[in-house]
Amino acid sequence: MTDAAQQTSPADPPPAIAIRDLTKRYAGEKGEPGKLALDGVSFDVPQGQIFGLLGPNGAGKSTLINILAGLVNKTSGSAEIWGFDIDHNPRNAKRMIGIVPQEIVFDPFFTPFEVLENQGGFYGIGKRDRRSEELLAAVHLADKRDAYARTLSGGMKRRLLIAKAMVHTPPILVLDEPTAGVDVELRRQLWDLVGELNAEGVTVVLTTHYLEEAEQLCDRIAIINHGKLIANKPTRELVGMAREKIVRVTLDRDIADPPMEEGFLKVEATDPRTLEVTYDRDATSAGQVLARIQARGYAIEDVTTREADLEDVFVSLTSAARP
Ligand SMILES: Nc1ncnc2c1ncn2[C@@H]1O[C@H](COP(=O)(O)OP(=O)(O)OP(=O)(O)O)[C@@H](O)[C@H]1O
Repeated sequence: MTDAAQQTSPADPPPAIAIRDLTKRYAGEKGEPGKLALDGVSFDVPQGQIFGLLGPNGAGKSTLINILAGLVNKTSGSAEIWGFDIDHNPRNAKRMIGIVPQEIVFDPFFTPFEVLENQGGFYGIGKRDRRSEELLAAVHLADKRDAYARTLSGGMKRRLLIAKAMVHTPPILVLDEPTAGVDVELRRQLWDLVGELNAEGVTVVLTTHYLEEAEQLCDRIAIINHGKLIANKPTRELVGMAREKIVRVTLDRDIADPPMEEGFLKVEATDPRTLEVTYDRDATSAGQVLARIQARGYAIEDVTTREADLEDVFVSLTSAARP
């Protein structure tokens, strides 16, 4: 697609992550062709942003994250993390990224402090240079420093995973489905934490199924579907792509025949007296829609309108791209 690698000007800092033509085919069973999980995906993650990678189940999001993490070998293409190529400079590439996995995995007998100290050791960070206390405070777990990890609530465990991913002070934090199966209150807490880290300069990439989450948190959103990139735009622009608006009108009497008028994209009678008119907001307005219905002799008793949101964009993009 044309806007896969967005326009950059010479003044822009280099991207935090640059992905080019990334392809992954998982080996199939004997005689099977295998699964093409990523199909020539290219995009940049700009520095300092919260970048959302959105897509339905099985779209290829985890595959992409796992390639960046060095856990899955790509079939072809390239990826640079903070300027380090994952093939030519894998050690440095890995140090530039902290990954929060989808699954919560801890040794239940370690305390949060020990979890972070062990991770520091894993990265070869000397005891005096470790940031365990600071990180516990940053994820609001200072008072749980010495609790057993198994006694932490689900939300605390997720926050501890974020701290663990930040032990080596990477400039990029990647969260794979950070709020899957998390209640609303906890989701808000995690969003706040992600926002705080970003405000301190960390570039954040998150994968999510939740459109609301992407819309609220992300500066930019890329959508993948069936292994292909189908959109990559600033969130506001992406939402603006949903040009359809819906007006629902309740009329004074039963509708004989739903009227199709100029500027209407779709007309549906949801019950004998209620019409839902979908229109292109660039071509007409709610007022004009109502005027056209009134011109047919109906009186309007009630009106509601609905703006298209990211959900609508997502549905229209993914259905258009279906093979
Ligand atoms: N190890 C594997 N071997 C074979 N096929 C795989 C393997 N891992 C993933 N796949 C397939 O590749 C496709 C992409 O999977 P992936 O896990 O990347 O999707 P996803 O977008 O992360 O989905 P989810 O949101 O469910 O995690 C799916 O069809 C999946 O079944």
